Amino acid sequence: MTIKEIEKASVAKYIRAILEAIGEDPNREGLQDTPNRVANMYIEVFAGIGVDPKTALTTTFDAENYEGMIVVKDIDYYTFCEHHLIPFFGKVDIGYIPNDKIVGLSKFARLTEIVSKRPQVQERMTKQIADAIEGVLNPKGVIVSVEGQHLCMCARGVKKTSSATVTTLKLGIFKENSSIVREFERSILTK
Ligand SMILES: Nc1nc2c(ncn2[C@@H]2O[C@H](COP(=O)(O)OP(=O)(O)OP(=O)(O)O)[C@@H](O)[C@H]2O)c(=O)[nH]1
Ligand SMILES: [Zn+2]
Repeated sequence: MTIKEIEKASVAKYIRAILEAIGEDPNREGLQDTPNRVANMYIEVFAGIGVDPKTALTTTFDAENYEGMIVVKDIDYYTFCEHHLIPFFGKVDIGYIPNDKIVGLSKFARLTEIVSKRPQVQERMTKQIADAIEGVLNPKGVIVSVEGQHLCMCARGVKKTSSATVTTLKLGIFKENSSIVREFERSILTK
């Protein structure tokens, strides 16, 4: 068996045990394949565990003296709240002002995939995105804003179905210059 197959068999075994523990019959027809299905899903949705977010930002290009802001917005993500292991999801907006390097636009979606495919809290996910961009591109500044709807607050617990959480992290020039932050805000509001 490969490591993946061993991991999958182990997850399936424990999912079966959970089904028994909650009073279900894991042998009934509808549940027979559920442990394997959930194991396959976990391998997929937790594929980012142990992956360095910076590896998403491999191909960089010369900024060619471009001094403006670059905003990539509305990157959707689905991740798992690490407290309850149920999803939270929403959009990521990223803005940065380069020094000498830029990166391919699709790489921000790849970066978002890596940090969201692991048990998360929204604050850490926001910081992991900003830190990876700062670490690879050394830009003049970077700002990351994440909006999230947490099923642990909607489907259970406090049951606030319409509440959303916004986390925003500013690094470099965005910390010092509020007019640049306003330019980012205008960009993400423009449809
Ligand atoms: N800061 C932060 N909190 C989160 C995030 N996702 C879930 N939480 C919170 O994590 C907390 C866990 O609180 P606990 O008191 O340990 O767990 P609980 O008894 O299930 O809490 P309730 O959700 O209030 O019922 C809850 O307040 C959740 O709303 C996140 O991304 N960031
Ligand atoms: Zn939660």
